[in-house]
Amino acid sequence: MIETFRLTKRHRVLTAVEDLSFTAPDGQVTGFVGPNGSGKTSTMRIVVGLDRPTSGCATIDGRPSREHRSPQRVVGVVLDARGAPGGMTARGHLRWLAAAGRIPDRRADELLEEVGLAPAASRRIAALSLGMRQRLAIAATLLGDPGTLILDEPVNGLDPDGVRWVRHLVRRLAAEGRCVLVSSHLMAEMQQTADRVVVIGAGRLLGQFDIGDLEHGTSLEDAYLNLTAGAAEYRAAVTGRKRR
Ligand SMILES: Nc1ncnc2c1ncn2[C@@H]1O[C@H](COP(=O)(O)OP(=O)(O)OP(=O)(O)O)[C@@H](O)[C@H]1O
Repeated sequence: MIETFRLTKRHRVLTAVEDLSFTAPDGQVTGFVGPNGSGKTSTMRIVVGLDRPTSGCATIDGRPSREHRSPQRVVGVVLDARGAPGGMTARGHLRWLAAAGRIPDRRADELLEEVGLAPAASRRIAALSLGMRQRLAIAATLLGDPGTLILDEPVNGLDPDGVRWVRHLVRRLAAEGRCVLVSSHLMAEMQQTADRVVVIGAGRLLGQFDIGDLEHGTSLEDAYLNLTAGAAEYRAAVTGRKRR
């Protein structure tokens, strides 16, 4: 389970996250949504221990991420699928990560098969498409068989087949009892994927609710746009002339 309590992150004059408390339970997919620049990635970075909060705290299974002894076995994270080293092969990269976590090589090969990358295992990462890199990044998160998954916009750049694959994968991972926190800007997709949603705007919590609690006839997109109406840093005016 992921919990944040009064989490705040300031960068000099800018406050990226402010007084944010939310829960992402085990056995569920929790959608993490908010306008561009609302603090989703900043929050995820703190949860996995890549950044320190200015105040407040974030825990995974009751402890800050840095206090877990074998982090790879506790949490898997995809923050930027383009971050993998382009000169390595897909298999080499996964095996290298496995070795770092004292995980057997065969787990890397199993995961290449599971994410559909076995035919591309010997290709250099630089030569993989964005969708293939997303699959590789997801394979890397699963190496240590962690109980918590944090995926920042995992369907970004994926074709419809890839989007459906991610949806089924995260649903299965949650059904196995894992805590899955997924950010996305695609509300229709999130409505199909998530059990519950945490909505933030300008670093603050705007709402958290179960998808099943949406009023009949209200889409997640409607609820999201209502909640974030005053919190979007950028929202284009609705333009276009009526035809005479
Ligand atoms: N290292 C940093 N230094 C200064 N400001 C930062 C830093 N990291 C993030 N920010 C700022 O914090 C705010 C929140 O950014 P963040 O990337 O967390 O938002 P986000 O919700 O993930 O956005 P998006 O949906 O566009 O990916 C933004 O205004 C961003 O410019």
